[in-house]
Amino acid sequence: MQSLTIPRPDDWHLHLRDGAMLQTTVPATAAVFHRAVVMPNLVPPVTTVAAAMEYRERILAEIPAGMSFNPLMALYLTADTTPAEIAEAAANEYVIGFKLYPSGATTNSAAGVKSVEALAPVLAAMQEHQVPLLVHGEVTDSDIDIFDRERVFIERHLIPITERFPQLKLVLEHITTADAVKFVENANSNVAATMTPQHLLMNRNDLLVGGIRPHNYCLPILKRRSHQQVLQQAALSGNPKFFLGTDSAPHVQANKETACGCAGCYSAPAAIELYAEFFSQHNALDKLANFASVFGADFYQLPRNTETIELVQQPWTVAETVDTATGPMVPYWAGADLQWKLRS
Ligand SMILES: NC(=O)N[C@@H](CC(=O)O)C(=O)O
Ligand SMILES: [Zn+2]
Ligand SMILES: [Zn+2]
Repeated sequence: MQSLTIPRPDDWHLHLRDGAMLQTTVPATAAVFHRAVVMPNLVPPVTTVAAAMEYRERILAEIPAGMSFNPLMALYLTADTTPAEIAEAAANEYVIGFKLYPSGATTNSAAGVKSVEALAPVLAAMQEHQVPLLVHGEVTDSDIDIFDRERVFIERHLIPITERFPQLKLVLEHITTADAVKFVENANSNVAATMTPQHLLMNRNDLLVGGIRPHNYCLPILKRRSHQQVLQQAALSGNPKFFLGTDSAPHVQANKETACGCAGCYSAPAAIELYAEFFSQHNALDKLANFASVFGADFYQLPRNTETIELVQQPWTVAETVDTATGPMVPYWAGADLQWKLRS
């Protein structure tokens, strides 16, 4: 049997949710990843260091015995975030940065930012304290087509931010377009991007052809194939600015399969195997280790993991559903095959 050993990976962007859902999401991610950047889009959002530390304790309580897992918390940036909160976050090793959600852009973003320009004093504090800015990069103007929202956000907001704050560490999360790849490639070394399995493995045909597939619906929405191909080339290039962030985003089946379904793919149960599938499809499994386990740690100036995981070439099928305390969930890639499996 073919096998591949890589350093233990980290997930630099995901959603664990809260309450009983943590009983499902925390073990699934901790089984593979050593660290994970936990998104703060709860209701109410996690806006302070104190709230993040309480949330972190609730996560730690669900780690199965014998597993080591280090959740790194992202705080939710709002119009009320103060430079003092930034300084407190900078001093806390379990806070990774602040997350910018344009108001209304995605799940639980109502409390997000309405004016990016008004953030200037806070961004200046983040640059000064070397606190990273994590970005959901989409405008929300009703006159901007959903497929153009990432590109327009880059033009209107990200290019000016990087020009004004060149020392600010900035991660454009879950990139979906050739425009995002170009922006990150052209920016200085303080700018990086995370990439999800679905945006590497799929394009909008997988969402819309032959019937609408709600479990492939996430934000930013899957784009046309030419964008997918540019993302793939960026991941395959070995450029350290592009690294793993699953954006695993659980929603129960009833909230996905409905007239107005939620955005988000729950990829955690097959996360590393989905990326292995992508790299293996391109005969580039040798590129998985850096993408999954090295580039993110280096960008965040955190130690590289010394433990390893082993993947074996052993076809398996992702479960049709995952039971949770709040109802069944359909994982991303449900019922479909993968060629590589984590040896447990
Ligand atoms: N990606 C998604 O489609 N959904 C995420 C939010 C986000 O990351 O934008 C969620 O929290 O459900
Ligand atoms: Zn997002
Ligand atoms: Zn997300």
